[in-house]
Amino acid sequence: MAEPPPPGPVPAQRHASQPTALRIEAAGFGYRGTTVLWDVELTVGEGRTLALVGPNGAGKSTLIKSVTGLADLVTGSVTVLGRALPKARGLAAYVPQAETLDPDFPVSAADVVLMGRYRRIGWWRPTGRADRDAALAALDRVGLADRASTRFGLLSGGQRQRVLVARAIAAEARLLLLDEPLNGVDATSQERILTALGELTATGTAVVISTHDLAVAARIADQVCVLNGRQWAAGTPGEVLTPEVLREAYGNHAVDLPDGRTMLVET
Ligand SMILES: Nc1ncnc2c1ncn2[C@@H]1O[C@H](COP(=O)(O)OP(=O)(O)OP(=O)(O)O)[C@@H](O)[C@H]1O
Repeated sequence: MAEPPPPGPVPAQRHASQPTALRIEAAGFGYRGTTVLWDVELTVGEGRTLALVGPNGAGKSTLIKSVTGLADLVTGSVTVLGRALPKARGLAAYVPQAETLDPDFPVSAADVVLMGRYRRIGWWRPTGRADRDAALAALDRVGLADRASTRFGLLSGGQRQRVLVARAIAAEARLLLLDEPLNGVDATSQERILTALGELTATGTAVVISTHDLAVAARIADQVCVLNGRQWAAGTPGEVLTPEVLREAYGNHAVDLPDGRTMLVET
């Protein structure tokens, strides 16, 4: 196992005032016993939104995947809705980064959303009226109720991403994990997804979203966590999205503009 990088410049913030949906303590995450992300310390209350930001390879996906069991918790602890990993796997709904669902597979948008119900009802049981209603309501949330019977593969990329968000909504989990759900989606789809997330948090669902878009993080998150191999900073957008923190965490990817702002450059 590699040595951990030195401690970060900004201490983690704890948000313990709300009931806790996700608690990560002294955690290191990785694959097959090798840690790629160190020193994570976060608490997400119910109805709160945490944005994970950081350059390519920072560990954003790894953190999210570890909550679902697709990556490993190597050290420390992760608790979802009061239950610790690995038992907590499956308590959160997950929207993966690059969808592996074959667009040529002959399923409708509603069929894809119904998959979100399987964990509730058991995949071997037939879906019932309540499940179909929940799937349609979730599609409505993302503005695609009228496309329920459209073949998934015939939808645009942004619409497909909205269907996948609807699938996670239909799971009715109290914690939603979204791995860069806005990557490459059109402006309409982006707004629909962000509006749907706002509606969910208003009803107490906690949201963890990774994004490269700092403006989105500033807009929707109560708490932003900057990652780059370890947790560099966590706090309110105002505390964390500062030129100083971004320059520290992003290194050469951060460029200071003459007007005082910091621009991020992906290489
Ligand atoms: N399946 C895997 N096995 C081993 N290492 C992996 C695996 N997936 C990712 N990694 C490594 O873990 C580190 C963190 O990657 P991760 O995908 O979590 O970053 P990220 O912040 O989500 O990046 P991006 O913004 O490019 O998606 C990288 O060094 C990456 O190479």
